[in-house]
Amino acid sequence: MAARVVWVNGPIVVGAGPAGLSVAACLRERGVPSVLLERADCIASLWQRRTYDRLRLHLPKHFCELPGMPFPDGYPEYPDRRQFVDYLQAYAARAGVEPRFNQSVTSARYDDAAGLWRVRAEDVSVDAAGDVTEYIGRWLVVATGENAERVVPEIDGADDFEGPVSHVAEYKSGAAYRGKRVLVVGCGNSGMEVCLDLCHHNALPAMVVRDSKVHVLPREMLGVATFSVAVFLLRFLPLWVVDRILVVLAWLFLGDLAKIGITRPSRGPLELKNTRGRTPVLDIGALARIRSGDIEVVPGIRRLLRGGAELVDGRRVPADAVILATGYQSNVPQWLKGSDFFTQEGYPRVPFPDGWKGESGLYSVGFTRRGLSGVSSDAVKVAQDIAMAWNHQTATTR
Ligand SMILES: Cc1cc2nc3c(=O)[nH]c(=O)nc-3n(C[C@H](O)[C@H](O)[C@H](O)COP(=O)(O)OP(=O)(O)OC[C@H]3O[C@@H](n4cnc5c(N)ncnc54)[C@H](O)[C@@H]3O)c2cc1C
Ligand SMILES: NC(=O)C1=CN([C@@H]2O[C@H](COP(=O)(O)OP(=O)(O)OC[C@H]3O[C@@H](n4cnc5c(N)ncnc54)[C@H](OP(=O)(O)O)[C@@H]3O)[C@@H](O)[C@H]2O)C=CC1
Ligand SMILES: O=C(O)C(=O)Cc1c[nH]c2ccccc12
Repeated sequence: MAARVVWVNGPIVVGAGPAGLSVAACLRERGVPSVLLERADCIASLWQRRTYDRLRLHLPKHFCELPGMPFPDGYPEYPDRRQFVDYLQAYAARAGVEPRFNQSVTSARYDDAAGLWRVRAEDVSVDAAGDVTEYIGRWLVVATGENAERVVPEIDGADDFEGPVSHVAEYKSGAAYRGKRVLVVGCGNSGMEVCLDLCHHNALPAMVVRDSKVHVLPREMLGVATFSVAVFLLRFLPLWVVDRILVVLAWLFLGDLAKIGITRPSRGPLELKNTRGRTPVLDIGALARIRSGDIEVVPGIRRLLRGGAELVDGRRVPADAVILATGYQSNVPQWLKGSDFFTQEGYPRVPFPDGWKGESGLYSVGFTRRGLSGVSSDAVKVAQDIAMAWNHQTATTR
């Protein structure tokens, strides 16, 4: 079927999460129109569709604000998922940003001859499924995020296992697991928080920690956010020193975690976050539940069996359900063609803080491995840069 063609007077932005919304808002503030394409049928689909009921931001709110709009008065220090979504909806409405929903971008390439980006999107709504639109414009902003697709490892014996196997992106609450033995694979923030939520609902979680290592930091120390302490120290000290301090503080506040099966990597927590995107766990209570025995820590899975799993140490554990808290990945390499600006892993090749601008009108927002504050700083830079070019172009073509 021939694609419908739409000329875009301004940038084409792919993804209407916090990154896409903030760049569109910053552009609009500078008088630049844009078209925002979103595969889901709502804004911030990660936050609305792929997160659990009990989720809260885990950094203090002022690190999570989008450009130009503070959180409403009265929001708690760590807003919950609903409050964050309400904020994003108010943000989009205030800026007059109206994404085109159900538009899943399947390819984008730069047409050298025309000097333009050609972005193809498939309509994934039930009524129009399959309709293809080609958006053509001078600038392309990639805002599909670091968490676009679930990582789903293949586990031997998965077909033999009789219970449900799901990814944490489908998890809403532990209510569905009351009294059940649940194997949670992965010990990042998702794995830890899901185990804690399962405890709250009287389920029986076991957390699979394979041989990898993870940093666990307290979310707060004596009422002060650990993240705020780190940001403050970074004003005076090099990162590796701050990392050392964090590890010592974590040891003082959380004790020796090796005893409960969790070992620290040799590289520091901020270094690993910035270079590898491995977010340290900010503990909100899972450790205490591990210590009390409510959450069991088990080593890697060798294979799944009918009613449970065989672990790498040969032990067998019974399980009624498996939840994969095995993380997420970028999907940019699947659809951005003919550009080597992004690596095979779907991150800008140029490291922070310079990864926001590519060649030929290509931009990225939200791939800094620095959470929502990285999103905001990218969005402002990208909007400023495009606005300059856009104003220049409109002035010369007038
Ligand atoms: C559970 C969880 C909790 C988090 N908590 C925090 C926190 O407390 N603080 C913090 O700073 N960061 C946090 N983060 C980091 C997170 O990356 C940011 O909060 C934020 O969502 C990033 O915004 P984004 O717009 O870059 O990506 P996303 O929010 O993922 O938005 C990207 C959008 O692009 C769309 N999309 C993807 N591919 C396509 C395509 N091919 N075509 C069209 N649309 C597409 C998606 O549907 C999605 O709506 C958290 C992440 C997770 C997973
Ligand atoms: N409250 C909040 O704000 C929350 C924030 N988040 C954020 O969301 C993002 C994603 O977090 P999360 O979903 O935890 O993902 P992560 O990528 O942080 O963690 C994935 C975990 O799964 C493990 N894993 C991956 N593959 C396998 C496998 N085949 N077998 C066993 N273990 C495996 C990883 O181990 P290995 O290291 O060996 O690969 C790691 O422990 C992070 O930025 C996080 O901070 C998440 C939840 C709550
Ligand atoms: O929750 C996330 O995924 C984030 O990216 C937030 C974040 C940005 N920088 C950090 C450093 C330590 C812990 C969390 C974060």
